[in-house]
Amino acid sequence: MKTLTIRRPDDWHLHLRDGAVLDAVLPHSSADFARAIIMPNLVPPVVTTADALAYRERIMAALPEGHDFTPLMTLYLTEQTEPDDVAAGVESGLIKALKLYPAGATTNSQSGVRDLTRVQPVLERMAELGIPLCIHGEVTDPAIDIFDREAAFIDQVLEPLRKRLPELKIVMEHVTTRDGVDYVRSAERNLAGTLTPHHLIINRNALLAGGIRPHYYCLPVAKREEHRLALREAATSGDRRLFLGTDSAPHLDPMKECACGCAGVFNSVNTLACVAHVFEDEGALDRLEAFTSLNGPAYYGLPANETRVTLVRHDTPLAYPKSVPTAEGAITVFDPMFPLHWAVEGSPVG
Ligand SMILES: NC(=O)N[C@@H](CC(=O)O)C(=O)O
Ligand SMILES: [Zn+2]
Ligand SMILES: [Zn+2]
Repeated sequence: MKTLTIRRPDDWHLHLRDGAVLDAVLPHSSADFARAIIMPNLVPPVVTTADALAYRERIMAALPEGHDFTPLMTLYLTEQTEPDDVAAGVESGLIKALKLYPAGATTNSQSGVRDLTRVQPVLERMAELGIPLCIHGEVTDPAIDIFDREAAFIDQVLEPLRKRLPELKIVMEHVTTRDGVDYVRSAERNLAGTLTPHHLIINRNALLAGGIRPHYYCLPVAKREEHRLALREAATSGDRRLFLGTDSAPHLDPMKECACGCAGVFNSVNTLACVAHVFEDEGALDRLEAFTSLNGPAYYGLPANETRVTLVRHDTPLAYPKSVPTAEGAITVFDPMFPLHWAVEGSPVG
């Protein structure tokens, strides 16, 4: 049996939601991850430091006994965000990033930013504070094809923003294209990118060929195979600018299996198994730790975790749950469409 011991991973992009869904999904993240950047796109969103403090308390209250997990809180950037509130949140140690959702780009982004010039004072203050801006990098212009929205965002928004404010630290979240990873890797400083397990595994055929499969629908939408291959090469390269952000984004099944299904893939149940599989396929298991446990903290200016986990490759495929029950209904788990052999030592599936 093959094993691999690495520093305990962190998740640099996670949706935990609230209430019954939070209760059901949090244990899957806190079992395997030491820390996670918690996305603020609740309804209503987490916009002030006081909102983030209250949300952090709800997360800690939902944490299973014995799990050691630190939520790294973020604020949802709006055109009303007060620079002083951001500074207070950052200086208290609570707020680790702000999140930019272009209004209308994705799930619960209605309160997002329409005009970036309106948030310039906040961005300048963030640059002074050294706190990252996490970005959902897609333009919302209906004239731009949905498969081109990430690449268009780089040209139309990200590059001009970085020129205007080179001191601002940016994370381009859930990069899904060759253009995206090339762009991140061309930056000398103040730019990094997260990659999801699912975008390393599926291309757009998974959601559209042979029937429409809503559980593979997320934003940014999965792209052509050439992009998936570029993401895998980049993730497994060890490049310090790239790290794991699962973008695990649970929605109750009826919200996905309907005429206008929500965007989001729920993967926290099998993230490490999927990612270990990808790295093994690419002959890059020696670079897994950089991706899951080292590059992220280094970029965020945090220490890497001191504790370790051992990943075990079992000879027979493991039975990961197909869905997770919540008090409000079931949530389907990401199916990578291949058998999973890896598990964290000591986990229930191992
Ligand atoms: N990724 C998604 O498809 N959905 C996310 C929002 C996001 O990260 O864009 C969600 O909150 O459901
Ligand atoms: Zn997003
Ligand atoms: Zn997300």
